[in-house]
Amino acid sequence: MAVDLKVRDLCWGPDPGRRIIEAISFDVSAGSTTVIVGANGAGKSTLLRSIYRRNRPTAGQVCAGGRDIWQMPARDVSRLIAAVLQEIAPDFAFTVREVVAMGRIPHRSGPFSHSMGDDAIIDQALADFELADLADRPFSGLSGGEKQRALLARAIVQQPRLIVLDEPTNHLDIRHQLEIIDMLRRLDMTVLVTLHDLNLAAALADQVLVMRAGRICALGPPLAVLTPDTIRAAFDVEADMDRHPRTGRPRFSFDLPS
Ligand SMILES: Nc1ncnc2c1ncn2[C@@H]1O[C@H](COP(=O)(O)OP(=O)(O)OP(=O)(O)O)[C@@H](O)[C@H]1O
Repeated sequence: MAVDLKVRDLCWGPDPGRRIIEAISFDVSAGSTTVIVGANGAGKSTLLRSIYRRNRPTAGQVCAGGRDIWQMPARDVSRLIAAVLQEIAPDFAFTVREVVAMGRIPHRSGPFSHSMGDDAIIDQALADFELADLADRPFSGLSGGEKQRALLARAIVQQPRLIVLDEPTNHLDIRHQLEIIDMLRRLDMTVLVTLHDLNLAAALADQVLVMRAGRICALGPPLAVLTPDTIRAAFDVEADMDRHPRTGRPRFSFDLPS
């Protein structure tokens, strides 16, 4: 079951004199999707690192399902939150199946407690991400997009209640990008994801959070937030929005400022 996320006055910096993100507060309701957008270096990955429990905040709180994740045992957090990260991948000396199976570790009671249920969940994820034919290949030999799909499958078999994804589409071809967006839309989880593609962001988000220089510069429903003024402020580009003639979906195009 999905959980809500509350982030309050979150700050993080590498040393006391330097803050990379500052005074970040927002809510994500259970089962909804928030897409974080912003220019390179705006602080998106840094924000996510405090949410999936990598960077301890220098101030503020992150609560998932009403519990402060920095006060919980790490194992409990790994049952609650899964992360799919940009920093691909240690060149694991494992097969694709073994990498995906690692997602089940937080659910095991001991090193030998692998169950038939685990196998069924892993097989399903391999099929969903079109990895069944690659299952016995070494992970290190996969293409960038295949690795990305394997890491997504690993997060899904973790059966988290909140999934945090940092640019999950950045190695994927167009079809696989659309499939991932479609899959994220259907998940019975709370989703927090960074994307660079504002068209994908608008298609996926219940809520868009725009970051600029380590702070939130806009937050709300996609079409309320992704205005030419906000896009100019966040990305220093001119934006136009129209509707796709067939689907009716919003469609953005961009130019450098004249
Ligand atoms: N541990 C660290 N020590 C020093 N600086 C850091 C550290 N982590 C991040 N930064 C800096 O903080 C800024 C924000 O980085 P971050 O990776 O969060 O940006 P981002 O919005 O995710 O960017 P991108 O779109 O390029 O992935 C960058 O200038 C980065 O160099």
